[in-house]
Amino acid sequence: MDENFVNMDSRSSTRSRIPQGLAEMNSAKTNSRSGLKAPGFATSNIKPSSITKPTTAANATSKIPSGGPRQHGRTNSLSSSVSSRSTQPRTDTGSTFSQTVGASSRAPVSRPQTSMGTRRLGASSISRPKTSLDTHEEESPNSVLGKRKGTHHSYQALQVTPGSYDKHPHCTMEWTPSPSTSYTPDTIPDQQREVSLSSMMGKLSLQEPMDPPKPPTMLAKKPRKVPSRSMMARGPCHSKSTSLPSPSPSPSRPSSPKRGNKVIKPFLTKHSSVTACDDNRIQHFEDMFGAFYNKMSEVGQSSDAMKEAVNLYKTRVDELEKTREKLLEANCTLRIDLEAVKGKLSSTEAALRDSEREQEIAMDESEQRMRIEAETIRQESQKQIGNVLSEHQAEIQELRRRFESDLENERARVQREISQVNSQNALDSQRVQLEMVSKDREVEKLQRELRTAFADIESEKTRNRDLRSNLDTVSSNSVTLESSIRALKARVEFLESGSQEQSQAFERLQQQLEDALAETTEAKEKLLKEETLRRKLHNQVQELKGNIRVFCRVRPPLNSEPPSDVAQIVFPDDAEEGKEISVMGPEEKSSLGIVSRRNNAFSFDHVFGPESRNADVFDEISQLVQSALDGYNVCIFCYGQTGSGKTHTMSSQDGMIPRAVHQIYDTAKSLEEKGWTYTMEGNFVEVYNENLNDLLGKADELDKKKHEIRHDMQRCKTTITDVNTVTLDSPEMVETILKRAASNRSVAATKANERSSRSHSVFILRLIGQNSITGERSEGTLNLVDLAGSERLSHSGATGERLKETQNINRSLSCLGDVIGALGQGKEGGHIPYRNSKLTYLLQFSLGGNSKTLMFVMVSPLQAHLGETLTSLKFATKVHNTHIGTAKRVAKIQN
Ligand SMILES: Nc1ncnc2c1ncn2[C@@H]1O[C@H](COP(=O)(O)OP(=O)(O)OP(=O)(O)O)[C@@H](O)[C@H]1O
Repeated sequence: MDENFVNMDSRSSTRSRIPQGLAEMNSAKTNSRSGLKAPGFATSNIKPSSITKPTTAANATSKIPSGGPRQHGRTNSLSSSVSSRSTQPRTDTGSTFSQTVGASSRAPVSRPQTSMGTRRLGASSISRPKTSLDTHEEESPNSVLGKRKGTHHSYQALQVTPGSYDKHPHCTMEWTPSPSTSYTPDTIPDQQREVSLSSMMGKLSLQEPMDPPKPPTMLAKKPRKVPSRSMMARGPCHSKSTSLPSPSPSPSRPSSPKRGNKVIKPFLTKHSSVTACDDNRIQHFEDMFGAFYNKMSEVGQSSDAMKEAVNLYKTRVDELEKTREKLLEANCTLRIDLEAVKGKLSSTEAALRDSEREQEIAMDESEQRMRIEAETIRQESQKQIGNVLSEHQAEIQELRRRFESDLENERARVQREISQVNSQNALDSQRVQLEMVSKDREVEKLQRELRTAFADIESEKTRNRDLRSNLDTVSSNSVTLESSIRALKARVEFLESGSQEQSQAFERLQQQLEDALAETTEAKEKLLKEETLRRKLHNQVQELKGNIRVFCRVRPPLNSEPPSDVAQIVFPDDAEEGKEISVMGPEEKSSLGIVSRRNNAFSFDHVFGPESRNADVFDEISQLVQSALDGYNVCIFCYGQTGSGKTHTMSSQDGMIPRAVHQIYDTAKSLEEKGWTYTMEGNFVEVYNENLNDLLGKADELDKKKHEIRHDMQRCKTTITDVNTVTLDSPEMVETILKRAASNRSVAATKANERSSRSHSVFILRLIGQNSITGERSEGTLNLVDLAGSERLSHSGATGERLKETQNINRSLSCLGDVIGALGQGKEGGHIPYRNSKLTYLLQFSLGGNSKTLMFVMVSPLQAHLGETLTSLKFATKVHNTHIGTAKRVAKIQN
């Protein structure tokens, strides 16, 4: 049976599965449902050790009615029930124990087990006091049932509060194997309240003589240290007394108490040698003992009531046993029912599995059937689609045929319309062409008339010389004609009546007019031939003068240069041809010590003295500018040392470049009436350190941007990559160009004049002419070159950049001499070293061949520059002696 209870309680965790009836078998519920109440004395089995909070218990006890059982909240209903049956009077019936104690006192007190409950393993470290219904063997000694078996009996934990002692203090009783009683009267001093009454009572052995034996009460031990017996014996006035004499037994008191067979000695006797204070204390203890004895008598009476309660509980236990048996039977029935339900459940599951299997089979079959149907439907659909497609294709074919026939008809109609439009257009165009032809004819006629008129005017202007020679003849003819006219007039008058004669005269006059027109046309043709002849003769004249010509110019001394510094330079034929120059050399000392000066005479194509102006110089070179307009390549360059006047001659405001441009404009303008139209394009470049710079470009690109020279060998044309080309559409434009070039050079230079002295500047002017009358085309180039200073700098003195500049200048000038020398040798197909320097490569098509070259050798008048002057003149003489093209007079250097 116990096992069943344990099993049921152990299944409490699976309580939800237990039928309702079984769930009600929870111990606490069972107690409450059955209406049975635990006896209040069940808590009397609580051992002192199980009360963990004595203070709380004491408080609770103080509120319990005198003689009432001490119990915790779990047994509240039962305790109240028992209390009501207790023989002890109840002064407080309005509240149960649990209500009085409250939750705070419940926690530390171990929970009593019910008769139905099983001990929860490890649930709490606090042992649970056993109820009267608990049947566990190990707990039986302290339970009521255990007590019934008579193994152990104990009454413990009777606590008497000082305040309530005199009026039946509340007691909690517990059986102990060795009964002892302790009390603490509130009348004793504080330090004596600490005295354990039980220890005192142990000495008194009050239990033994009592009949029937009554459970001694014991004051609850406080957690404080219990004073020793000797301490208790000591009073406040005898703190040092070591022992107290036993009191003589009082007649009103029972005989000396015994514990077992042992007689306990009296606490104090009259024989004890005590003081008056001790007597008082003894008296007091005796009073207390009397009161305590009375109390114990009352407790014996309450013990009878408890026995009755025990009997009552036994009856209840029997009833509960019966109820338990009934519940076990119900449990068995429910188990059987459960087994039956389980059987039904398994059979239902089997049936469910079978039905599932059948369902699956049915599903498979239906799926297969559906698949077959879907396949059938798909095939039918495909057939239908095929039919529909074939129908649609047939319809499309039909539509296409219809559309093509419509298209064909439309195309034929459109073609007919096009042919009509074409024929109409052809007619219109024919008509327009006819109109154009007639218009062309009119234009031609007008042009002819215009040309005739122009030719007439031209012939009148240009035939002056021819006509002058014929003037006399024409005058005589005119006189003759006038006389003839007069005669004819007379004859007309005479023959007025004869129309035949008149018409004949008219025919003669017509004939004369036609003759005059023919003569005019002939004169015009003759004029054009004469222009061509002029060009040819001009070129021949230039060739006869030589394709390389050398002019020498001596600049005047500047204001800053004193006359004493001026060298002796004379111009022997200044008044005549002006081709010779004589320079007195520096002093030379002969081996005999004779100091002498040598006169150096040079002859060039022309020598300009210090008084000469740029205008004079240009008059001499204007023929070359005309050659450029006629389609020749012309190169004019200035050679000489720094400060000799090269820039002044070439690029100053009235220098060769502006003058050449102005002349070209003027000539081009005059040639317009002969059908010539000219386009002029200009470049201005610089050769510095064998690099090409664009002087019309940006100043900061100088010496950085790379330019290449490209030659068109077929057309003998030179181009430079990435240079600015300026169209000179007005003569003023040249000034802008020159200013821009000068500005760029000054930005690049660190000193004034430095850049122009250390680099070659080349102004390239391309002249493209087109004759609208004759259809002729000419393309000439005029190169105006300002060479770097030719002075021979000492290589040893120059370093770094200056040395590099000097080397480059010397090399390029030397190359120029080499090229001219090679050209002078005149070997056809001979090598001309144009590529040896940038300058000669750039001027390749302007040096040699049909090109015309003019070199100015500029001379400084200063004595200090005499050496360089002589060097320059000797170089110029070599150039002058070079024969390019036609035979040229040889001029020797006179020593
Ligand atoms: N024919 C001249 N009449 C008056 N002054 C002249 C003449 N020729 C040169 N000069 C003056 O002489 C000075 C030097 O002339 P210029 O600068 O033309 O020499 P350069 O040979 O071009 O020198 P660089 O090689 O440094 O360019 C200038 O002040 C210039 O005005």
